Amino acid sequence: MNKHAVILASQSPRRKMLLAHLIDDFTVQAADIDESVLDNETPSEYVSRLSLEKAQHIFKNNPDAIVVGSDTSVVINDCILGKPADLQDCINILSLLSGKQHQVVTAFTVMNKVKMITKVVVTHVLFKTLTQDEIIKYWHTGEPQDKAGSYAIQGIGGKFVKTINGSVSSVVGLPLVEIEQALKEVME
Ligand SMILES: Cc1cn([C@H]2C[C@H](O)[C@@H](COP(=O)(O)OP(=O)(O)OP(=O)(O)O)O2)c(=O)[nH]c1=O
Repeated sequence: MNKHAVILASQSPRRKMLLAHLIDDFTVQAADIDESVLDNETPSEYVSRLSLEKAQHIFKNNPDAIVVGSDTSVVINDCILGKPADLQDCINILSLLSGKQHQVVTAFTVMNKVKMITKVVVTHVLFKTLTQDEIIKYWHTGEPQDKAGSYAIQGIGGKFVKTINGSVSSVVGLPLVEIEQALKEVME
């Protein structure tokens, strides 16, 4: 599919694994950018901006490449939940998600020197009710540490999920249907 060099602007092993479902040949470069939320920024605006900044950060040194940047946040009551800093943060985050529906909001940017496409994909996830003991035990598996919202649907965290409405690949880090379409458009 790709006759142009494709670079994934990410340090995430999940995004690398997902993009490999679409493209045989690509390289990875982590885009180290400031991920602070701006005043009055909505969750969709936030993840869109970060996906664009990650892509642009890598594109500026690779102007002949197609660059893919992405960002994922877990959102409840319009509150953006990032990765947990420590056990207490994980308890706070998973207690908020317990027994409720939240959104996983992923944005991606696919760009080359002629086109730039940014899209947001929202997936609704309903959690069962969690006990504090369950949350602490989960923390000690090591899984929540580098995950937005302190869980991984593709791992042990899958046992907390009652229903999901949307894109599973988007929750894990890259919405594959939409990315495939965007790559086609950029490669046209
Ligand atoms: C909710 C959820 C998140 N995640 C992951 C996806 C992302 O890798 C991570 C969200 O953090 P991000 O900050 O979006 O991405 P990242 O730091 O891992 O990588 P980079 O910024 O370099 O692209 O959480 C899961 O793997 N499973 C899940 O169920």
